[in-house]
Amino acid sequence: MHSKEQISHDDYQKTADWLMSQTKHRPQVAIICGSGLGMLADTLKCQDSFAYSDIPGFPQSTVQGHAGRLVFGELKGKTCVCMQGRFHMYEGHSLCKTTFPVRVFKLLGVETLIVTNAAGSLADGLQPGDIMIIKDHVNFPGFVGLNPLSGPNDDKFGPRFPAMSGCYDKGLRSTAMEIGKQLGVAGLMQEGVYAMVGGPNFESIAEARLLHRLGVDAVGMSTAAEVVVATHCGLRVFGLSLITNKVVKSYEDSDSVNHEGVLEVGRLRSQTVQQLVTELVSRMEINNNTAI
Ligand SMILES: O=P(O)(O)O[C@H]1O[C@H](CO)[C@@H](O)[C@H]1O
Ligand code: HPA
Repeated sequence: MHSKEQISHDDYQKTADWLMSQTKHRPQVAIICGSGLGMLADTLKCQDSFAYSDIPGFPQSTVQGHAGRLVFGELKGKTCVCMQGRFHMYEGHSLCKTTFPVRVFKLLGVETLIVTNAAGSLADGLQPGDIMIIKDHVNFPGFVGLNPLSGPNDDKFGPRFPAMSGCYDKGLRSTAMEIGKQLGVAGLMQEGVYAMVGGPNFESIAEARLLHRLGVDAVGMSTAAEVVVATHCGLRVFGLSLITNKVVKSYEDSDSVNHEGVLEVGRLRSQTVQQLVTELVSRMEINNNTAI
């Protein structure tokens, strides 16, 4: 299923055209809300919102904590589009379906993608409630050929062999750390490496130890595929992980992770994440690129 499904340029364009016929907003920034972080969309003013089920070509969200709504609106003078709910491989979507909205955003004229997620920490210095600014990722599904860019390349979006070095914008990363200081939450923030795994099960102890040894700081079941597609089509990317749990790495540890706990940490930190993202958007420079 993963390698065979193809989505044509026309399919992305039809969805983008439909959205442009339904809203006057022309977004410059897109935000993908992670598990329990859907409230990021609530900060948008003058909202137009669409249930995924009403948008032609859009996949459907099936995960608790992912409302399944696309929200357009204004945030600090920038026009934004916010995904309240993302798509994951483990829901049964092909990777090109999970990343479908990213190319639609490109066609809408978006220049910058902000990805957020809930993640478990491997790094000893990252505690639940901390915010990890993503400096790089390990795309584990890609190692075995599960890549949203598999199949014929669509040259209108980007090159056959895109570079992934520097895919998390350095300037936005340092601005976010600055903002953290000004908000008084610098102690909660650090940069780190995110790894995407397929899920839906959480990691075994041996898997957790392996990830830790490989230099992974936090692990989740999303994001890297979206960032690969965004980087391929030239979007500037900023990513953050809200650390919702520590991944169990010891056979002596009786802790166990569950999705409700993940959502709960999202609720507890919602205001801080909201303030950080709002201030980052406010400081962003926009080039007004035209849509391809
Ligand atoms: O990556 P997001 O969508 O934030 O969600 C994370 O939280 C869920 C597990 O609790 C998984 O879907 C994992 O990927
Ligand atoms: N592992 C994988 N995905 C996750 C985790 C985790 O510990 N926490 C939130 N998403």
